[in-house]
Amino acid sequence: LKNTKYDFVIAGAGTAGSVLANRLSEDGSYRVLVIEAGVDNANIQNIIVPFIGPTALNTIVDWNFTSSPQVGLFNRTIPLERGHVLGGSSSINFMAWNRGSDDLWDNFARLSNDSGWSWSSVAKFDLKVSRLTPPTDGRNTTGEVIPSVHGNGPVLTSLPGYPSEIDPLVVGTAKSLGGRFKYNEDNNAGDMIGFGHLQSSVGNGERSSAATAYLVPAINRPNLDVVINSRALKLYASQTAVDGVPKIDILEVAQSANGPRVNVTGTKEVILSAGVFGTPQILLLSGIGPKEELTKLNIPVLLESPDVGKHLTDHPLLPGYFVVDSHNGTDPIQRNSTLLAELLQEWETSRTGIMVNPAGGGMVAFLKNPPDFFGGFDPSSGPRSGNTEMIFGLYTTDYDIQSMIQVMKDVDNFLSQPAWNGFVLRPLFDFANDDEREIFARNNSRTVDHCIGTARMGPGGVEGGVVDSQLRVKGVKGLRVVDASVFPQIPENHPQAVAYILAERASDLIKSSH
Ligand SMILES: Cc1cc2nc3c(=O)[nH]c(=O)nc-3n(C[C@H](O)[C@H](O)[C@H](O)COP(=O)(O)OP(=O)(O)OC[C@H]3O[C@@H](n4cnc5c(N)ncnc54)[C@H](O)[C@@H]3O)c2cc1C
Repeated sequence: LKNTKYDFVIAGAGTAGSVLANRLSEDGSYRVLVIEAGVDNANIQNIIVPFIGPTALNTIVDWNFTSSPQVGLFNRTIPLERGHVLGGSSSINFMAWNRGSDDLWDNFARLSNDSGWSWSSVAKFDLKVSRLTPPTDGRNTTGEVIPSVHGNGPVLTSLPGYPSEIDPLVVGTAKSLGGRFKYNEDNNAGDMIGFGHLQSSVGNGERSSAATAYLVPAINRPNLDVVINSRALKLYASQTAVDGVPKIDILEVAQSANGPRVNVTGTKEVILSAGVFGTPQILLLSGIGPKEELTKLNIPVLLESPDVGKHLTDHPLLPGYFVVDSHNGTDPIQRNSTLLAELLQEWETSRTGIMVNPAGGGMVAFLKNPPDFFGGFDPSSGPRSGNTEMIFGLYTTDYDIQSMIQVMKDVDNFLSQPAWNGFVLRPLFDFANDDEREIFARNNSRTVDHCIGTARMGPGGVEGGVVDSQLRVKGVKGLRVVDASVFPQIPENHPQAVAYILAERASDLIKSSH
């Protein structure tokens, strides 16, 4: 390290941390240090090539966590991936791109009691984040996306560059069914509901991440230092508290468990962007958290903040399986290394072919439960609890398990429409009733790695959330959290764009307060 004193010290060069690193260093007036636990993102093939992205999981670029046993999943544990690399989870995720509905942001505003989070206020930050680029096959995409609603930011997004044979079947079925299953020309235009073409953080056939879009372009600035393979461990206040309020300005950093500790100072602010597991861990190690849990761990309490590490929430993921009459699926690629090598060669030479697509497919749907669903139960009345043991509470409310059963029936209904005759031959599993569906869901679900909420924002004192609506940690000075852990509610969509937009607004908030 050249220096140990900076204006801003950021823990975590992930999705949000990379945005901050760029924006806070862009006009040259602040000195910025970023501490990243993971490795360099450069030249890692399965990060760059969209189709083989999933093969990066469980390697050095993934924290490779495992959850605690989940009661609603018959006490199974589930894998939890998180990026351990520059760009964080944006470097290893499945690249689906949704900025969230207007309602999502208006809800953030309502829950934080701050109209600055409403869609009309954050729309300008959305435009600063991403830019729609043409798919690599150069086709005419009229009717598949609405270019005029997209912005001019550094993250490149695109429709799949290698359309699949089922895309027209999905579109045709959605158009003929309508209603809950309607076709949505662009789910990044404010209303997410319906079936549409998937947009991904892919440009020119390569993954576009927070590292490639925000961090690498800024890395040569003389006022920005980025340190990799180094963990942020603990926060301190260098001076005694003024009026009982500690001012956090020191971050303790180490490169190995027993190696030397280095203290770095953020004279203006220390910002935690270590993600939904890293951020609460640093807070707890620093004595900021629920009193009884800190006491149990023999950690002296610096600040009692009951919500730290709580409210861990994620989306459940349940694969559905069907027998189809087609030879164009992706299974042969997974089984045949010669074919994979040929396709990778095509990608190397021309950035075309199926390797330009994320492995997840080309279409996406967001459905509302039907009006008569489950007696119209109010989802907000169910508990959404989590805690420091990585418990999500998946399927611990009737509402949640009934929703998954409804989705399973919706999929069956969709695929039994005439467009699929002769293509879908039968479901792989036949369920006689909802009890069998429920058992299947509990046995086979995991989460989608969309976790949020462990340092959530909210109004009022520390009982109303860990951070205020400006993302400042309540009860101390000099400390903010900027990452997905502050989301007050789980977005209804894939959340990476929400994290980017949040970080763009946070950069403005931080600059305007110094
Ligand atoms: C496998 C996977 C698939 C996903 N698919 C999608 C998708 O298709 N679409 C979508 O929108 N979202 C997806 N997501 C979710 C999305 O990527 C995340 O919600 C988002 O990137 C979170 O951003 P963040 O800034 O909160 O955290 P991260 O991007 O995870 O950044 C946290 C950073 O902090 C670092 N860190 C942690 N602890 C420390 C420490 N103590 N010291 C220093 N550094 C530390 C980490 O190494 C990491 O770089 C997926 C996530 C995963 C893991």
